[in-house]
Amino acid sequence: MSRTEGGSRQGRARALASKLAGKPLVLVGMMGAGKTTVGRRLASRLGRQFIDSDEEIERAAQMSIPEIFEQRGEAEFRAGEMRVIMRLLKERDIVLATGGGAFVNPETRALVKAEAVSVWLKADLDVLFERVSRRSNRPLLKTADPRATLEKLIADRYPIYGEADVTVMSRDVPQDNVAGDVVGALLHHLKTNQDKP
Ligand SMILES: Nc1ncnc2c1ncn2[C@@H]1O[C@H](COP(=O)(O)OP(=O)(O)O)[C@@H](O)[C@H]1O
Ligand SMILES: O=C(O)C1=C[C@@H](OP(=O)(O)O)[C@@H](O)[C@H](O)C1
Ligand SMILES: [Mg+2]
Repeated sequence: MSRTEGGSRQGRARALASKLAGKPLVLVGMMGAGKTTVGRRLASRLGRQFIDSDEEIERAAQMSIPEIFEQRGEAEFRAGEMRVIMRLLKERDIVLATGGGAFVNPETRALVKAEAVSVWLKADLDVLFERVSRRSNRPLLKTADPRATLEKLIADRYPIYGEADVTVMSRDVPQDNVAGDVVGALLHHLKTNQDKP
């Protein structure tokens, strides 16, 4: 967007930070959508602290996500994930990148909806698969056919992610552009909602 269309990048970030009035900004979406990497850039634009729920869980457990899945199982990971997110949502002025399964949990979703502004970073199967194939740090994809697993997760989860306040496509463009699109989508969303009588 040009300066004349929507102000400078800094101006728009400042406007958004002010409209958010301290509310946490929460990124949801599939593995590989860019929640962690785009989230970090978004936080820096908004002058907010960036927190990744997976990193918080790893730090608390002193184990990596694959180790937690292996040694404690998915159910325990999910319970820890919910506790961590509930705690983090009490913080002000944060950008929180969640793990892909977090928003699928009804209790976590209800809390995010009540306490935060949520963004679904959405990407197509091909894009996601290419990105997640770069690293083998996602235990849910350690299956005989990871692409089919990803496809099934997409089918199950997309209707749920669609409950987020805004949806932004995470295409293979520079991550700063995706961060800029998030700022634009949120400004539009907040303007539309705050202008309602
Ligand atoms: N817009 C983008 N273009 C190209 N690669 C991207 C983009 N966004 C994220 N990636 C890459 O995709 C991979 C997964 O990103 P990550 O932020 O870990 O996703 P998530 O936290 O949603 O699982 C990383 O290698 C990251 O650099
Ligand atoms: O989709 C999921 O259920 C998961 C996504 C991962 O986070 P990212 O979405 O950041 O990859 C991580 O929490 C764990 O491997 C489970
Ligand atoms: Mg992540």
